[in-house]
Amino acid sequence: MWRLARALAPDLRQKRLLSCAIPGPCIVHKRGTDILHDPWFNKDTAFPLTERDRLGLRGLLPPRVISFEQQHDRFMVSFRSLENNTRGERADITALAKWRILNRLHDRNETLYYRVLIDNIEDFAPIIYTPTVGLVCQNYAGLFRRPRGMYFSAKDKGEMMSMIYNWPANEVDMIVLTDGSRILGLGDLGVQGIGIPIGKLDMYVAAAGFNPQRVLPVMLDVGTNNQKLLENNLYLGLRQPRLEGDEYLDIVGEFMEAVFKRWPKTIVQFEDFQMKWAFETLQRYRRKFCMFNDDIQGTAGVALAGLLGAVRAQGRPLSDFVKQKIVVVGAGSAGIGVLNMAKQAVSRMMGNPDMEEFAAKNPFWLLDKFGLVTKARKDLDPAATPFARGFGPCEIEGLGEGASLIEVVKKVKPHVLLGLSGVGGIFNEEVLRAMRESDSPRPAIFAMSNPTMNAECTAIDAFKYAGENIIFASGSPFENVELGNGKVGHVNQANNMYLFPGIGLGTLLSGAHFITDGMLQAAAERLASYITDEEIQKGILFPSISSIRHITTEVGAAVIQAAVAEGLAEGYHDVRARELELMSKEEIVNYVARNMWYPVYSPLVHEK
Ligand SMILES: NC(=O)C1=CN([C@@H]2O[C@H](COP(=O)(O)OP(=O)(O)OC[C@H]3O[C@@H](n4cnc5c(N)ncnc54)[C@H](O)[C@@H]3O)[C@@H](O)[C@H]2O)C=CC1
Ligand SMILES: CC(=O)C(=O)O
Ligand SMILES: [Mg+2]
Repeated sequence: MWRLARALAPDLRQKRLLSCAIPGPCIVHKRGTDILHDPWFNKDTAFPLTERDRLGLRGLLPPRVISFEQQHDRFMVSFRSLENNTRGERADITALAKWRILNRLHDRNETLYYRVLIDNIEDFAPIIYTPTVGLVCQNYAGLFRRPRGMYFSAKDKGEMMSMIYNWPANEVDMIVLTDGSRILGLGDLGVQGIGIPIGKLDMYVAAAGFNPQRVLPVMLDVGTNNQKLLENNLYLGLRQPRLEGDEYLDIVGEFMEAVFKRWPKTIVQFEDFQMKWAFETLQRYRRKFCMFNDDIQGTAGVALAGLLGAVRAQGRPLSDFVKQKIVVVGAGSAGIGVLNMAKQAVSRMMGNPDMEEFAAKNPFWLLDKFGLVTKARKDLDPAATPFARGFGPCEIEGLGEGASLIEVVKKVKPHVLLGLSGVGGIFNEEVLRAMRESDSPRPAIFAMSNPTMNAECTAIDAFKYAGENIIFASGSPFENVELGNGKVGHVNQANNMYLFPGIGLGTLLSGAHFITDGMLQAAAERLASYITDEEIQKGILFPSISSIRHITTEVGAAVIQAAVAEGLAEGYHDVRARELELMSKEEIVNYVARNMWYPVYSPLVHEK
């Protein structure tokens, strides 16, 4: 599969030339400085002289015309010089300075912004996405210069249907929505969480080729329980405690109705909602609207791909997945989401056993802030119940309710230790050393919490204490680890960014009105099969982020195929469902690639 995938990969430069060769004209209803101040149309010094004449720009720009490539290179030179000049500064100061320079470009010239993002995604993903986006959210009040996206607040109740028409675009393909209640592992950041939908949508544009004019970041501001923010005079959100219960759900419901009224074909990604609302809204809306929850469903697919890779890394067949002992630390939306999907995979491999049969072999141990989750737990969360220990005969003596992480690791000797707790450093030296006694010849350690300071352990500590033969993955990027003698400990980034862009793109291009488990499973399986056995042996579970556009093409194609197989595909624009049904796998991949937006300057044609 992967070989085919690679063979189809268009060379980036060639693709750039192809895209440049045939840019369609773009109608503009503005002239003169209005164009220069519109980041969508602005080309800065790249406006050709004829276009300057046509659009009333003559004299408003320095006379020399600079090419797109020169602009790109000039930006990168100034970015690199900033990197050099801030060397030795505190990491957060440097990171914010880099974010500012990118954000200024985003405000001024979107085409150039997305071009530098796509061409340098390895350098820029850690700035527009995790970890720096976390810092940006924390400092949002001070960093705010101009709005991006839309804000709906509890005070807008009853007004949302009309407010939605304030957005200037007639069509919106993708919306990322947050209520700011659990931003990465940083907790409740209220309205400041808007940075997350913006960052996720930048990934949609860069990785999946969504047209940036047709995406919409949204903040649903229902208040905050973050006392520091409530006391901050510069805080830009509602200064009230979070709405709860029906009051809260009414706001979300009104927003969803308004959005789908105006844009019936849009897709809404729920992002960074606290657990209770993440599950509740997913259950409420997944069969009513085209939506998914990235933290529950996107993360699950990425983790499953990693878990299957960890089986292959041991030289075992995938069917041995049912024999893996997996300890998950964190019983929140992400941890439970991962377990639900892993359980579905195990159940399929076991021939869909009933609950009792499954409990007899239950390969999962789940911990939360109170320790091991068992059936003896008072007020056991229904979402955690299927994974609570104590239901079957495969229990381990001495491991009872609330057992600590170190006790669990020492007694279970897990094949995989997976963290989605949001607690930095919880995989401490003792825990990591205990993983040396794992029953796996290549134990897997996934420290998936974000941002970097919330990772359950660092890459260096993982290889140092748990041994050089481990497989390591983290949610935020770490450098590969030098192990001496020329050996390298490979660091994987296990982040839902490998899936959500493809889930969104595949759904859009299939025309499906719902996102089913089958579509999500197909996305995860395509990601899992992307990596070769050779790479897996080197500890590589996920491809480099530099190939994310290609991975997304594959994932998107898998989602379309699943939608077609389930009879949900209704087609997109002039491609009808019947045509999709008749396409081969390769044709679907090409169809996806053809529909990805790529930033080039289009000739602008003025119309009154
Ligand atoms: N790598 C990725 O793609 C993703 C990473 N995440 C990260 O996962 C983390 C958790 O996200 P959610 O599940 O949505 O949060 P959540 O708040 O819903 O859940 C956190 C869970 O961790 C548990 N926990 C807290 N302290 C603990 C401790 N000392 N020991 C064991 N468990 C503890 C809590 O009891 C809770 O069950 C965040 O840091 C987030 O950034 C989330 C989604 C995707
Ligand atoms: C990656 C992501 O979605 C999170 O950390 O919440
Ligand atoms: Mg998230």
